[in-house]
Amino acid sequence: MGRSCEVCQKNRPALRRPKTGQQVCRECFFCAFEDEIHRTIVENRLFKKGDRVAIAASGGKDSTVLAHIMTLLNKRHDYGLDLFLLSIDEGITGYRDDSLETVKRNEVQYGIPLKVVSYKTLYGWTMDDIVREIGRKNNCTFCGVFRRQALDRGGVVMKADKMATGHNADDIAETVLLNILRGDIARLARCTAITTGEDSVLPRCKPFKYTYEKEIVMYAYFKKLDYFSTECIYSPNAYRGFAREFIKDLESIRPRAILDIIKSGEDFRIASTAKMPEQGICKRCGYISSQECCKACVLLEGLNRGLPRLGISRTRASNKEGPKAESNRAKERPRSISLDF
Ligand SMILES: Nc1ncnc2c1ncn2[C@@H]1O[C@H](COP(=O)(O)OP(=O)(O)OP(=O)(O)O)[C@@H](O)[C@H]1O
Repeated sequence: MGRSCEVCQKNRPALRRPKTGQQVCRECFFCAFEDEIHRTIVENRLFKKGDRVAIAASGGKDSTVLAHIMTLLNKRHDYGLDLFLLSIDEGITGYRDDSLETVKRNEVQYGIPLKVVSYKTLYGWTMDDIVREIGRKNNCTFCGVFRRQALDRGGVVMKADKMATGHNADDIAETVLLNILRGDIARLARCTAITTGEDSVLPRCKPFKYTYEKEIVMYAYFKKLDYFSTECIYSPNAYRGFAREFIKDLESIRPRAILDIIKSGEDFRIASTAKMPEQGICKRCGYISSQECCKACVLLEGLNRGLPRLGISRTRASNKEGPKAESNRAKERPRSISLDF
């Protein structure tokens, strides 16, 4: 470590910024971190004055730092936003119940109201019930699909105009890679967008699109923020884990790798011949879907009929059509694990 901060040239440096390699003091790190997020918000016009904004809050480091920063910037720059915390209780004993306690403390610490929506109320099932029914394999599919819809439903009930999530640059780079590895062109095309669902009931945005996970952790640590840091007890998502490790290895050799992967994802040109799903409305629940029935309704029907694999396993082609037809259909069908944000 050098003798003085590379920004103010006065204080002793407290850390080396993972994103830039600069040796900086605490205060200069806080300023740079907060200003970068402010610039992302302004340059991408993430919010309008008067917007009611749901901060999707899990109690983890990313969304806790998001709640802190949104509250701070809203006051400092007079954004004029009406902020509230929105938490989904998936019903995972020993995990979500503890992290929700953190969010309840955040409600007091940041002085913004909290709304909790549970899977039990919306779907009649907790994740503990689902895992008892289907085992640990594939449970992340249920959880991801239900959470996505639960956040929308909670946001709509609370009359939100926008939702902000804590997805960071590492998450997005990871998703770009996973979508390439899975050949999922439709999701590759939209996973780098900073705002999604602009024509849906509740657009979502990612103020941390360019923020490194390591810096979020450092910020939370130096600011002594109150967050919950245990991994979900049901989530051994091995494939994503490998992508994560791969990106961390790349980052340790070349920190810009994370931003470059995002840039590559943004600059891909999708062939005009690529088949893209058309967004419509689920005929059962009325929420956004590219199929007649949305994935949440299909999964729920499977659970309620005692056929939990209904939305997960792929249906077989009839013998008459042969394996080629099945192979073509498999290419067109959306994948069961959601990589959407
Ligand atoms: N149960 C939940 N309730 C509300 N929002 C959630 C919930 N789970 C995830 N989110 C939102 O989705 C984002 C990404 O969640 P994910 O579990 O992939 O990541 P994470 O990196 O562990 O985030 P965090 O550190 O905020 O928990 C979170 O930052 C948060 O905004």
